[in-house]
Amino acid sequence: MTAIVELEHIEKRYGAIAAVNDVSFALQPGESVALIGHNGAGKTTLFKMMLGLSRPTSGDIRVLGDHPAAGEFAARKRLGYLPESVSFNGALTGREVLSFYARLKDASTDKIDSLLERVGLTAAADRPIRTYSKGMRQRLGLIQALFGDPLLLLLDEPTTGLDPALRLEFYEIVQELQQQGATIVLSSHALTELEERASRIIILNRGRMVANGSIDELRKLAGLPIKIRVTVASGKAEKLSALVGPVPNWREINGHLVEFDAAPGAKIELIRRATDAAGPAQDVAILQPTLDDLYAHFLRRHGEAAA
Ligand SMILES: Nc1ncnc2c1ncn2[C@@H]1O[C@H](COP(=O)(O)OP(=O)(O)OP(=O)(O)O)[C@@H](O)[C@H]1O
Repeated sequence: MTAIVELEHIEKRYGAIAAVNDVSFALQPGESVALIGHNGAGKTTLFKMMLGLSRPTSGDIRVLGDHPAAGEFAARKRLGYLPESVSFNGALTGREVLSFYARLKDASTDKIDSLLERVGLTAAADRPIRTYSKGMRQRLGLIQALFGDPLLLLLDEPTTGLDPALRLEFYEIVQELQQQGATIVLSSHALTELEERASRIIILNRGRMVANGSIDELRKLAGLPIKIRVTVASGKAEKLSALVGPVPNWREINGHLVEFDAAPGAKIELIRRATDAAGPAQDVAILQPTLDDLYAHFLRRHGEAAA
């Protein structure tokens, strides 16, 4: 399969700062990749290099078969980009701006009305953009990124400023594009919403890639404990403790809820004991390490390795 994006040992320096440091990965068609990292980790710098707006100090980068760093980038029309801060000419209406972007990409303007409707901007379409809220500008930005049936969509913190309903709508649009074969790369600090949506997660720390895999792969690699949460009848926590035996991080959250950790290999046995027919368990939940937990783990591990 031909990779949509290939980065080999990419480094980008700004004077003494290594914004991106020896990063290599390849992205395949139809992948949806979450790029996560702290402020200043190098996410936007990576986007800019994939777009050909900035050149790597060293290393090789190929996007849609082209070398954006060489200045020739014929495939750029099949690339959609939503920058972190979208800014449009406030005097133009939403519809005027979209017609402009569609023409830039040689794309048809036929879809403008249905896209405006999809993101709830129909009523505002003929108003000047200076009257738009931040979320409305963000939605307009998303539409312009969708022109030209992009094969690669680069979305830099796309859900900032969107309310929960619009976030859901946004992810539905992105998922449809992915199902049609587009490769999506999005950066975000909202880890919870990426957890079940990204097929792959790349974690950056101070310019270096410290993890790259599906959430299941990262969970296996990290080997973090699973949390088991048991609901018991009032005053029965002690009885549960006697059944389960000594376990790490036993926490009685309130009179009805008890939580404890289970190493990945010990989970089944502990659940069996906790749910013993004669025991006090009324319900049981298994809490896998979240993306927040994994992110903290890989950052910590990288910090320790670098020390
Ligand atoms: N044009 C520039 N000149 C000098 N330093 C830069 C430039 N652009 C980025 N940097 C530095 O490179 C590093 C990475 O910045 P980048 O914008 O890629 O981070 P980010 O992960 O996108 O952060 P955020 O989550 O805050 O958007 C930072 O230390 C930043 O200060």
